[in-house]
Amino acid sequence: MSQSVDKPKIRVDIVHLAVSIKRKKILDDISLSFVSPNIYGIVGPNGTGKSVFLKALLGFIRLASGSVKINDVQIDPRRDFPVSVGAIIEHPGFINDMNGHDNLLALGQIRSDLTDADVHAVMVKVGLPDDKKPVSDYSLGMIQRLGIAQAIMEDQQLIVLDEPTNALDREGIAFLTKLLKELRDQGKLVLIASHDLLWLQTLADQTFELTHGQLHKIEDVMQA
Ligand SMILES: Nc1ncnc2c1ncn2[C@@H]1O[C@H](COP(=O)(O)OP(=O)(O)OP(=O)(O)O)[C@@H](O)[C@H]1O
Repeated sequence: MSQSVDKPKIRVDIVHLAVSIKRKKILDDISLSFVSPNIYGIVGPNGTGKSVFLKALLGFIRLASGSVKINDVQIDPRRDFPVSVGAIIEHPGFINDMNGHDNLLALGQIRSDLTDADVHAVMVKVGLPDDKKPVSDYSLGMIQRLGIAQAIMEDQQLIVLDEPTNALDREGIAFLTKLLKELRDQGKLVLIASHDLLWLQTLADQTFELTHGQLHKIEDVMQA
């Protein structure tokens, strides 16, 4: 576990979480806590429920039973999150006719007073040209980078990423790995679902495998 900050500032407490979709049990009695500053990885084959788990944590899916608290506040989709959250769940959605900069600015001004200079800085940070090109002309990897920019541009404290390496090339994955470690070292809590255990083991402080509706700790053989 990372030791850079003594006291956790962000925590997610999951107690007896269960989710069923169309009568099929997807998550079954999961209890665990995630605390900052750490990166947690969730790995598992296609269709095991990684995305459902992340959505349940953020209140996007109705729980069959159990609870999720972020910093001791029960998640409620009708209320603001108790901490700022940056998330990529499924495909990042942007307005196709607008360029990347204007998309981020529009989203950033919903919750905060993000400036052009802030947006420029985050575009540079994620390796995107800050130009007039509309998002409709972006490659999939560029859209993924723009999604990552959106998830970090407001200094979000809890970062939740579903398959963030999708469509990224080798250089993009290396950049993302470095970025996520930096965010962790700044004291943030990062949760990542990925099918790529080898990649998760290069950056996660703790990795879990989701099988049969439950999360099992994978002991990090690289640190053993
Ligand atoms: N809206 C939905 N309607 C019906 N079934 C759903 C829905 N969302 C998820 N499921 C089902 O829940 C299960 C878990 O899906 P989920 O997307 O969480 O898997 P995953 O582990 O993220 O998979 P992948 O690696 O392919 O993204 C799957 O069987 C899926 O078909």
